Amino acid sequence: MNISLKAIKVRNTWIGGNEPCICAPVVGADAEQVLREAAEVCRKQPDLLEWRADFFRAIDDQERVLATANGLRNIAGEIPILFTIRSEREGGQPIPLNEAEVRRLIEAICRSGAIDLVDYELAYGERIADVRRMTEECGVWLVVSRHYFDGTPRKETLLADMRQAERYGADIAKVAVMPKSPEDVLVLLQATEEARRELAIPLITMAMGGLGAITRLAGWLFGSAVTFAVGNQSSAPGQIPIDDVRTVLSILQTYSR
Ligand SMILES: O=C1C[C@@](O)(C(=O)O)C[C@@H](O)[C@@H]1O
Repeated sequence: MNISLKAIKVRNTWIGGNEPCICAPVVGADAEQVLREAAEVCRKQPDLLEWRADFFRAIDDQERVLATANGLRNIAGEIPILFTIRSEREGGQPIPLNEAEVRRLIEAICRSGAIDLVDYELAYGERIADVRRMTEECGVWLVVSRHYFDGTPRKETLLADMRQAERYGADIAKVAVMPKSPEDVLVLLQATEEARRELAIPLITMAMGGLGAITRLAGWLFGSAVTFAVGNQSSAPGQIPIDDVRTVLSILQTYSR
């Protein structure tokens, strides 16, 4: 199957096409840190920028979040911005917002026009439908994600998660696992490969930690459209600096065609 059939174009960036994308997270605790980090990260020219807003101390101050998102937009230029509030239950920072408040903030940020994609967790279940409708209205792409920070479920569970994300209308399905053995890494890669053949949307998958490094470097050969790499600060265990990821990707791209 030609994987470019399911590619999506976000600003000028194709996700899920023939080239893997690199996404660099920004995890600053206040506006100054976020913008400083973003400026440094953008110098390394990632394909995507992720703002992990759960690290932002003033996340309960909508005005400040929106102002910071606008600042990010100016710095990022045409680099697409992914807005993520990772829940504590899936490895994010503790935040003073409940689920409904998270949803309201996501809606405000989508309506602001400052961001291009938003991450929403599969575990929110039926509420995803509302977020899907709202993001569609705003022209924001929806990433539906599931993170297993304590281990790796069976391949069938990972496949079911990605299918479910697609059923909820996700533009991209994302799963992350924490491998405890090389076999777990193979489970993640195998699930990715099978989902790539079965699903009609781009996928983002990774195994975290040192054992999972191979998935951050070679996951795209199995169907993962995006790899998260460190521009300035890491947002999850096992992320590799952008320059190193780029070197390996270019070697693999040269020899694996
Ligand atoms: O979902 C992901 C993937 C990630 O957890 C990783 O392991 O690279 C990093 C997060 O910032 C991002 O939201």
